[in-house]
Amino acid sequence: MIAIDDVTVAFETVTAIADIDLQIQPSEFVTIVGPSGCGKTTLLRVIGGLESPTAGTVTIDGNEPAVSRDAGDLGFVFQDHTLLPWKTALENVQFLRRMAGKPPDEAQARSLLESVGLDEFVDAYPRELSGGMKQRVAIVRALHLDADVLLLDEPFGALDELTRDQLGVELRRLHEREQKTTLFITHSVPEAAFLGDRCAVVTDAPGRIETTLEIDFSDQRDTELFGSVEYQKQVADIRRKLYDSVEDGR
Ligand SMILES: Nc1ncnc2c1ncn2[C@@H]1O[C@H](COP(=O)(O)OP(=O)(O)OP(=O)(O)O)[C@@H](O)[C@H]1O
Repeated sequence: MIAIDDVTVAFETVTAIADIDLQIQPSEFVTIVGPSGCGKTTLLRVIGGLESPTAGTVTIDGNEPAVSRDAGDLGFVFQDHTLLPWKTALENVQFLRRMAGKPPDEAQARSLLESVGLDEFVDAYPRELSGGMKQRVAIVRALHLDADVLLLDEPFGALDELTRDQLGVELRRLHEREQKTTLFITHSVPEAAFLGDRCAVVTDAPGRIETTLEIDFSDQRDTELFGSVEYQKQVADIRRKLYDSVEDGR
């Protein structure tokens, strides 16, 4: 479980997040949505052990985040894919796992790449891949690390709408199979609604959690869902909370 207790992060001139409380259960997929600059990335960085809280605590299965990170228990996916340009897709996927001191497993790396439709691009270099393909490799790389927790920061932010939708469907399918505890940051309300088991709405800066909404689409997370009334209602609910949070912050 990820336990975030009363966490504040203050930089020299700005308080990025204040008094954040959030518990994320094993295998849960939580989306975090909020206005630009409200501290979403800071929150993810604290959970990932890349930033220390000024006050409060974060633990991951009872450990400090930096301990989990160093043990290879956290998989990161950022907007910028951060693939190594001189390594192929397969080599990139395997490299991180090797760096974390885990035994290589080429068959699993290949199989994961195939499961996101990259069968023909296993030996391609990042420059030969589209933006969506590179993000698929970055997600597969985090999964192959076999981390317990996936931390994704706007991973589809630079992609066109259609690719974004496709990757959302794929990510959710991978989640059903792999059951990783997942935290996904986004500006996009429809994306937050589609992906999450729960959505945390963060207020305008300094970021506080305005509310968390349960999302129950059971196993129907495919493109059919986009047209459904229940999905539209969920999007509207989150959007309303987001507007409330911005107004409350003024
Ligand atoms: N290392 C840092 N030093 C000083 N200020 C910082 C640092 N990192 C973030 N901030 C500030 O903290 C606030 C929150 O930034 P953060 O990047 O976490 O927000 P965000 O919600 O992820 O933004 P966006 O959605 O635009 O990516 C901003 O005012 C930002 O300028």
